[in-house]
Amino acid sequence: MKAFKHMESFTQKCISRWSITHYARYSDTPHKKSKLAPLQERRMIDQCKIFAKAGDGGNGCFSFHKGRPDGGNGGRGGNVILECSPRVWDFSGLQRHLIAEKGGPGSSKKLIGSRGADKVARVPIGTVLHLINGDIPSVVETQSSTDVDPWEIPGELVYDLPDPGIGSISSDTSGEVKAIHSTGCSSSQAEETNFEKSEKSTDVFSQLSTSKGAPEFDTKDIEEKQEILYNVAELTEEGQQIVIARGGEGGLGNVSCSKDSRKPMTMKAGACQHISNLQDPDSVHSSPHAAGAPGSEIVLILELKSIADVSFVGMPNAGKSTLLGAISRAKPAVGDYAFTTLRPNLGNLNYDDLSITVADIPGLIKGAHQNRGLGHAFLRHIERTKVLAYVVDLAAALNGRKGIAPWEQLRDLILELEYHQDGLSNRPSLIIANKIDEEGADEVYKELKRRVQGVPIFPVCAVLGEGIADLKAGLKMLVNAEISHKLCLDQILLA
Ligand SMILES: Nc1nc2c(ncn2[C@@H]2O[C@H](COP(=O)(O)OP(=O)(O)OP(=O)(O)O)[C@@H](O)[C@H]2O)c(=O)[nH]1
Repeated sequence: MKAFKHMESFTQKCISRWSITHYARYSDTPHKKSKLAPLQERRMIDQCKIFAKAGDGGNGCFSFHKGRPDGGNGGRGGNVILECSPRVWDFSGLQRHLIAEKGGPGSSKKLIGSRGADKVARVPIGTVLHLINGDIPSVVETQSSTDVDPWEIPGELVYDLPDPGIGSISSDTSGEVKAIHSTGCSSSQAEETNFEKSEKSTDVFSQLSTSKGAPEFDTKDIEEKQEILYNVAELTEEGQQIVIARGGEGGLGNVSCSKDSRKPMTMKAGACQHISNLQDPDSVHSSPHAAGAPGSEIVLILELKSIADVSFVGMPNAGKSTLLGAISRAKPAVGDYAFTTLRPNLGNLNYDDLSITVADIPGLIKGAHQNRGLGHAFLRHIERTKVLAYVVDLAAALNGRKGIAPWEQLRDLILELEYHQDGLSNRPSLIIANKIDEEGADEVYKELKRRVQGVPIFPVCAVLGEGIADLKAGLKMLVNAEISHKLCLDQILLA
């Protein structure tokens, strides 16, 4: 019933937006029964839920040497850090539980405990963070936090937890991470800030959850859906780091607790238990007052969206991967079966004065918006591309093949994009008519030009590299906004 309502709203949406006539439905021509890729089961993991726990601070030491306190501070706990890497394609290799090391305990002779090692996990470029539980990650670091001076002694025991009120991250429209570093504050300030924090969190939530781009998660085990703070940060550049869980400060040793550690210890009630050891140079005790602060915890959903200037969008087998290899140095897998591309391949198109990133999006089939084929896995990558390059196979219906004509391929592609997200196809576009080398393809190309108006069409043979120079020039003009044609259903003559 739910599914039925869903379909009904789809249809209505479609009718109002596109004024669909009897022909503006999917092609009834059966698809070429393509061989399924043997690796189809290996879908890319482009969404996952992770739990991170930073290391607790080590305990401070309570010890005396010749009547003077000499217990060192505990070491700081390690941070959990996400690092953006172009060598990682998806989240399949990412641990779901990321735990950083605890700080070592302080010891006598004013020795500071060792700093807990950071846990650094690599994530792909285009990783977006959605917060389920914990504090909004507050620091983006470009250098490893292991460079922090381990001898830095905190003046007081501060629970330096990230605070979205004063140090938060947000993603702006350009997709860059903005960070304001948090600073320490007094307890009264802290109270004030906590108040601000709850207000601001709500603000962020209402802004983001109502924003058009707020993603829908189909992960079944996410029950806290309504509490997700969407898009709290995103990682867009190689080497970018973000601390998602912050290590606890080490506990203070008694050398730091005492106002003047040089003076001989005056006996206090709490210290009585240590009196017998005062003369013992090796006396070492832990004190409950000197416990290290706990490391913070966080639960996040990570989502991957490709960031490219151009997306190649086309049916399986249209030749997108071959084309990417022809126009750039990328070496994507090419096969004569559907879904050779299981994840977006990225290629760089270099000009004298410009470099364009092109994504080869896995082949699209009817019903992809309902998660058929590779479904959502690729549709969400298209959300973040400036320009669409529709790749059609001129030879799909030629020579007894059971594929569909290029103009019908275009209609199906547009419908899929729009079903996934209203307006997704509404961006500068061009058409690449591939496989012009095939017998009879010339005639189909002429027919395509007659049927589709107002958008540049580039005939190419990807395998032989023919027509590539013109195509590159066209893509450059489109990305530079020198031309801005958009393809919509009205421009396609289907009858
Ligand atoms: N004749 C001819 N064949 C081509 C051309 N370009 C690609 N092919 C062939 O078409 C088949 C599919 O090519 P791919 O590049 O894997 O197609 P794809 O669109 O990336 O496929 P998916 O990964 O399923 O989305 C391969 O056998 C290619 O060799 C061309 O210009 N001419």
